[in-house]
Amino acid sequence: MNEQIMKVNNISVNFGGLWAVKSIDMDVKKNEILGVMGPNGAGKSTFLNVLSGLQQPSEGYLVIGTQKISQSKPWNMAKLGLSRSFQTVRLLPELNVLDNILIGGHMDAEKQAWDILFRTKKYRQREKELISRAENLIETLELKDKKYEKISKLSTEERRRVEIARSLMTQPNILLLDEPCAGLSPQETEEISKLILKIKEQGVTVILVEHNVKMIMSLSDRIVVLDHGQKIAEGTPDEIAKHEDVIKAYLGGSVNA
Ligand SMILES: Nc1ncnc2c1ncn2[C@@H]1O[C@H](COP(=O)(O)OP(=O)(O)OP(=O)(O)O)[C@@H](O)[C@H]1O
Repeated sequence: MNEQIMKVNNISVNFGGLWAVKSIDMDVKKNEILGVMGPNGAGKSTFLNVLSGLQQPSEGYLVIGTQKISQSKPWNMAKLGLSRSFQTVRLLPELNVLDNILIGGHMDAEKQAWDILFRTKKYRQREKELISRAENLIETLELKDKKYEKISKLSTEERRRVEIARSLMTQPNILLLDEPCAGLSPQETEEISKLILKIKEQGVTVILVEHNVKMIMSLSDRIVVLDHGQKIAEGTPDEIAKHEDVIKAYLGGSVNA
């Protein structure tokens, strides 16, 4: 559990004079669920955007494996083993679950026009592999009975599961989850939480941004708390729940609420 998989080094993002994220340092450890929390405007989304290559940092860099990354793009981050759900590409409502998940596999495919045009053996082999990968994910995300259902017929919670499955198609080492339980009922939140644990058990490191304090507290191995763009606390859920600065940041309330 202690092996470092990614290092965040002095990351800052400035928007026209405002430091949305300021001097963040942290290590991400292999196969942990790392929660990122903080009040509205704390810098969580901006920070996640940097990790996924959507936002270039004004200062600082990431280290993944032996690679130092100061400026990157989402497709490069995907190649480095990082995938983010709820990102840019929305689910296609008129396609079924299987086809939507397969799209995730095509995002990282380094295809040659020749192979596609003539459906070469290499292309057909790759398609077969992707379908088998998608079917395994359908199993993991418990979507078997929805495999051929159109997205437009699914509930919000089922769509979230499809989005997670799709982002796992690139077989990432690190999965970034951006508020996977937003707008879900407590029971649906419970279902998604169980699936996140299942994904961790399969060897994936998860970075989870969530407003639902109860959920992030129960699911995370470690938590980092941001406020006004800065890291104000880092520790186990128990340590975070007792941390004075965290309680203060959450307007004097208890973070167990
Ligand atoms: N593109 C942008 N241009 C200018 N300011 C921005 C931009 N994106 C975010 N900000 C500002 O940066 C700060 C951090 O915003 P961010 O969305 O990262 O916080 P957050 O913790 O994700 O908030 P929330 O929980 O409300 O989603 C806020 O003050 C926000 O207004």
